[in-house]
Amino acid sequence: MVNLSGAAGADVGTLAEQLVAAGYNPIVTPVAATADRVHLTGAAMSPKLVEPGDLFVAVTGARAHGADFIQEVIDRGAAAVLTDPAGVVKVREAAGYRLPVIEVAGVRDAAGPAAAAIYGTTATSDPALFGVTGTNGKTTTTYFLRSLLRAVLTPQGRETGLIGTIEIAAGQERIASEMTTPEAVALHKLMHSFRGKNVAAAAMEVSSHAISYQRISGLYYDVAGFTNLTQDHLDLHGTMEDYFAAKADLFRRARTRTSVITVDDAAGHQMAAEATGHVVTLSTNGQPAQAHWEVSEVEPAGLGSAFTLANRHTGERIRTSTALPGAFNVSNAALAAVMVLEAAASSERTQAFHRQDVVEALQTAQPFHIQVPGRMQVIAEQPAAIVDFAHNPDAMIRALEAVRRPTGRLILVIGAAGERDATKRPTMGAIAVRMADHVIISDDDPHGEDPAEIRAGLLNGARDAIATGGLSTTLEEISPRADAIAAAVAAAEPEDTILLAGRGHEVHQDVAGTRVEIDDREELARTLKAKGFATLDGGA
Ligand SMILES: CC(=O)N[C@H]1[C@@H](OP(=O)(O)OP(=O)(O)OC[C@H]2O[C@@H](n3ccc(=O)[nH]c3=O)[C@H](O)[C@@H]2O)O[C@H](CO)[C@@H](O)[C@@H]1O[C@H](C)C(=O)N[C@@H](C)C(=O)N[C@H](CCC(=O)O)C(=O)O
Ligand SMILES: Nc1ncnc2c1ncn2[C@@H]1O[C@H](COP(=O)(O)OP(=O)(O)OP(=O)(O)O)[C@@H](O)[C@H]1O
Repeated sequence: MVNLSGAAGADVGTLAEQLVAAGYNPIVTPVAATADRVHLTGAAMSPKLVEPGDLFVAVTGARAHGADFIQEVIDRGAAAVLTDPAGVVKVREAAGYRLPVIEVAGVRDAAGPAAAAIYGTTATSDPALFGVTGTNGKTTTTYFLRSLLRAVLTPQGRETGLIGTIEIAAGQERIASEMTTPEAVALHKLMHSFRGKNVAAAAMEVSSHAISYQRISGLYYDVAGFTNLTQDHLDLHGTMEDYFAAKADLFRRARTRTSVITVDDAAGHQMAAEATGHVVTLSTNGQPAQAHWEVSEVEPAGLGSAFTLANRHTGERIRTSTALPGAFNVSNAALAAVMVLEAAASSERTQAFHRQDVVEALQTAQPFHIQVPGRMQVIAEQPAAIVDFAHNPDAMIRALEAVRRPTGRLILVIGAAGERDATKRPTMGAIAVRMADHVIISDDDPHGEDPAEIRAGLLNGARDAIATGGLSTTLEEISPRADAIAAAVAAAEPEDTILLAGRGHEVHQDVAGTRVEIDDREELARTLKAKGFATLDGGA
């Protein structure tokens, strides 16, 4: 029996049947009716999170095998284990036949359906899920999505949820987020907790890591959206083709009911061609794309933009706006809008999403006039001082384009994360000196890498671009980051623009395992005030 009741729980026999139905070939030991009847009240993949009655899902990884921690897991009260053949050996050696073990070949993949059975996730269970993937724009689009969902669902007395890089939220409740997309077991547990908190719909970032590591297994998306695909994460995916293939996995009928694909680039067109199920295309850059939905009549509105969303087939036209700077935020807002409009068009969720409510919210409730922490966050206006999360080549280009003003100099502070795709560093250095007037190369999260070497990667690209392009850009290397921010402010005149890129909402750097507290937004505001400039949070 699938668990459709409010309480979490399934017994080992039921779980094994569910895994068979999902296409796995589980072997349960010991072979005994008593093992089948062992009741599981929850699940955990991290040993530290195991609670009494849980299924412990032991996966193998680069650092360890979860089954290495079996004693701790038993001490914490685990009732059964789901693991691979190597894990079975480890459990049996350490604990004999004290608890049932379910053996499958692909544990990460089976973790989803197993947790779904325990926590009661089905294709139609609440909350309706809105997943967003793509290299850039996931966080912003999910914030926009949630804001629009809230405008539609709050009058119905329902709550909304959010899962992403910055936070996990259920109604008013907020939980700090450790990953962009949590592990499958944690996700199903969250779905269960969302249901208990009256959450009717949730917006969720889906990273390519999550897809590759099967974290979204056992989930079903009402609507999934694609933003764009440009260089990043090649340390994990190896090639852009593999990176594309990871993202494409989300847009299959088996995972997603409706796919909304932004077709502003070749990757978008290819994604739309390969997606299965109901596919809806969106064009946001004014290029003729024969898309279902097109953005037109983009006009400046405050720091952001107003725009029209037009449906090429029905002739419907919806005027809305975003307060966030940058053409890319029109794309993000349009994607969020079309995702909810398409959910309203689906017969599965007609009760929750009335199309007219969605249109009205878009036209009157200003759902895209929210601030997204550390995404194009304006700290001051004279000089213009902005904190942004751009940390790959495409995002840098778009962020620098967005903040460039007709007058004044553009001062940029940039670093790159250690132990992450090093091939993008020279490109990022070159973009920086081509697009800004004054570039200060500093540190991001070095993790275990030597910060000076990371800076050298950026500096090499920057120096090459200056030499080959005959550029007159001022280039400096300043570490630590607080000194780089101070230097940027010291160099700024009121008509200039300062962009701190790469760290956005982050509040500490990981330097060889040590946390160095630094919040770009606070540091920038403090330094600007010290120099007598006014900031938007008040004071000078
Ligand atoms: C590259 C990557 O994603 N690795 C993930 C993968 O690691 P892994 O395969 O090496 O596994 P492992 O760390 O050896 O752990 C195996 C098992 O042993 C357990 N273990 C392991 C070591 C230990 O000390 N104690 C312990 O209990 C683990 O809980 C797990 O059950 O599986 C682990 C457990 O499931 C994840 O924690 C780990 O994410 C690490 C922390 C990570 O940093 N991931 C990042 C890169 C990531 O996923 N980022 C994306 C966003 C990317 C972006 O857009 O920028 C995200 O969705 O967050
Ligand atoms: N649609 C877009 N296209 C290109 N660049 C974008 C887009 N939206 C945002 N950006 C840029 O990318 C940065 C990261 O944006 P956001 O956090 O929304 O994306 P993300 O996909 O969640 O990124 P990450 O996975 O790295 O957290 C922004 O700070 C901005 O500079």
